[in-house]
Amino acid sequence: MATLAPTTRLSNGVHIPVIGLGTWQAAPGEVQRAVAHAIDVGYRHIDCAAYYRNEAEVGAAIRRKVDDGVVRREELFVTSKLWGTDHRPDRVLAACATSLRNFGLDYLDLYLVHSPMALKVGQEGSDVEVEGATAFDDVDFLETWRSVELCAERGLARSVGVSNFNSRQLDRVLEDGAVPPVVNQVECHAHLNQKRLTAFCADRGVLVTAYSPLASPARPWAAPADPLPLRDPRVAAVAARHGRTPAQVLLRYLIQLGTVPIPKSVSASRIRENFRIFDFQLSAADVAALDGLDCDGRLFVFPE
Ligand SMILES: NC(=O)C1=CN([C@@H]2O[C@H](COP(=O)(O)OP(=O)(O)OC[C@H]3O[C@@H](n4cnc5c(N)ncnc54)[C@H](OP(=O)(O)O)[C@@H]3O)[C@@H](O)[C@H]2O)C=CC1
Ligand SMILES: O=C1CO[C@H](CO)[C@@H](O)[C@@H]1O
Repeated sequence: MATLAPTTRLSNGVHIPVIGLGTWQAAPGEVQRAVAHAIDVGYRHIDCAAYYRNEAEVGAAIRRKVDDGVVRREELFVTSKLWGTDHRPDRVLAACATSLRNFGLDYLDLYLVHSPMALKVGQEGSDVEVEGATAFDDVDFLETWRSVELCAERGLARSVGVSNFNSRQLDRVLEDGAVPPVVNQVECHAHLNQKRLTAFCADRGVLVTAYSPLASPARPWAAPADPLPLRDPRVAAVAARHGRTPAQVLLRYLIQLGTVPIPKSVSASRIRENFRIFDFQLSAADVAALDGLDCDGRLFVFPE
């Protein structure tokens, strides 16, 4: 039996494992094996999105593990996200149902609004670009949120939340919505540790899940701030003190800050490495040293 990760309680009483497997850029042909391996290692939380175009393969891995008796569906925590082209009230329920069909699952554990901004719909439902930039659409996320609430009310998703929302946007949903978001998934790593937003969210019962927790070394654009945390000598020093790898230290740091990291990997050894972070603890001095890396180093910029 694999050792499992601890869980933390969301404001609606549902428990979420404090580490998840990311699946963005996990290509068809490799993501199924990665998810299956992660479940064997002990991951019970998988972060997905319609936008990643691999829900069917992720679902195939999950269903296989359930059919083989390795895990029960109710022990898993599967997240997906509403993409911007479906970010309008009349498309949400259908988009959520499509994700469920892709996975071959009856319900999601968490359905997130991927971003506060809606996108214009092009041919075949894709995003459109205007002069090389993504074309945003003028839909108020509060309107979309009402339909996201229906996903929860109708049992398509056990919990609902948001992603890439700033504090003002989050407060609007909390003040206006009937069902409060339980999670805000945002970029969060040693270069952008999001302490202020995490405290703001915690005050309101919203858990931060930390995307790009290793600062997304394979993202399709250049790093604005180098060295990457994974190659930073200050991280290496903490790692050496604990006999750990830089990735383990960076993930452990985010957990000790009260966030839930969702590192992506399709490598069997790195999937295992990233999960082995529950048998050591960073000291206050280690955390202070890692706090020193914060440089407002945002990688995903949303000027809109
Ligand atoms: N809500 C949102 O808007 C967003 C959500 N996300 C979510 O967050 C997840 C994680 O973020 P992501 O941007 O993928 O970046 P991560 O910070 O998780 O980095 C992933 C990259 O690091 C490599 N890697 C993984 N583990 C290690 C390790 N131990 N040592 C060295 N390299 C390692 C991976 O390569 P390899 O696979 O070869 O191991 C991959 O290239 C996404 O997959 C997605 O699920 C991400 C961006 C935006
Ligand atoms: O989840 C995501 C993965 O990366 C994309 C950038 O190409 C983001 O837009 C998106 O939010």
